[in-house]
Amino acid sequence: MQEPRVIVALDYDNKETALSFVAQLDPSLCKLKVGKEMFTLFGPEFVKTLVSKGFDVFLDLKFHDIPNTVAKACKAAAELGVWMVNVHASGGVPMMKAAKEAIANSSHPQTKLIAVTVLTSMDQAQLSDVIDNVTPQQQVLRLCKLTQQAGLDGIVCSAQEAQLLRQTFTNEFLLVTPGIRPKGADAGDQKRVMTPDEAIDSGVSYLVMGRPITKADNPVAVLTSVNHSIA
Ligand SMILES: O=C(O)c1cc(=O)[nH]c(=O)n1[C@@H]1O[C@H](COP(=O)(O)O)[C@@H](O)[C@H]1O
Repeated sequence: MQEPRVIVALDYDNKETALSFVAQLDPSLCKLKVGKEMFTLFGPEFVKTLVSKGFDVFLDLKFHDIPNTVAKACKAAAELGVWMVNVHASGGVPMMKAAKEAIANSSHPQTKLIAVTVLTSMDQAQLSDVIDNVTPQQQVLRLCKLTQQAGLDGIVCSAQEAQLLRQTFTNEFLLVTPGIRPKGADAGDQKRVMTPDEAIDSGVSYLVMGRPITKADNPVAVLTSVNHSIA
């Protein structure tokens, strides 16, 4: 059976609601992402609960700090037994290398480590406020090269950059893309968006999807239909 390509972002503020959604799933349907909101509210125990149910869990805390601090945080995250963790690529190569080494020396060295490039909520105008004379594509490419140089497993980017990146980076290098919206779905604060099937056709490894699934009247039906659309 093919590994699930959808990572559902469990951005709930209520543990029971999240767990009753998870109770309708099984690990062959999707992976799960725990982000800053749920981790801050419910902590490592919530993450361990999902891991104990057999799900691949992406702990999305986007660490961005000095190398020593990020390394220790990544080791602690890996030791929760999660499938994947992330840092910000703009933290630089020494930071990313320190994070990778800390995971390799942890009790769960198989945890994948990826780096966030340019947030999918940023468009050209927002990026220009932060850095001069660079397009989102150019900045993603630049941070992607640094990430590979540091030896990480892949990056977080938007699916809009995937086709360009796949000209240089082989399928083993993971492209994990939030900002996924089925046709007609509300983009919300996401700017660089794409539909699930277009994203997969562009060479994306995993789709991160939150609100289009979690805010739906029937989240499992939406997830199932996305799975069909990319099968
Ligand atoms: O690292 C992430 O997961 C992430 C990076 C990024 O550039 N953009 C982005 O939206 N995310 C996360 O992906 C999820 C997207 O959720 P929805 O916009 O609700 O589908 C959220 O949990 C974000 O925190």
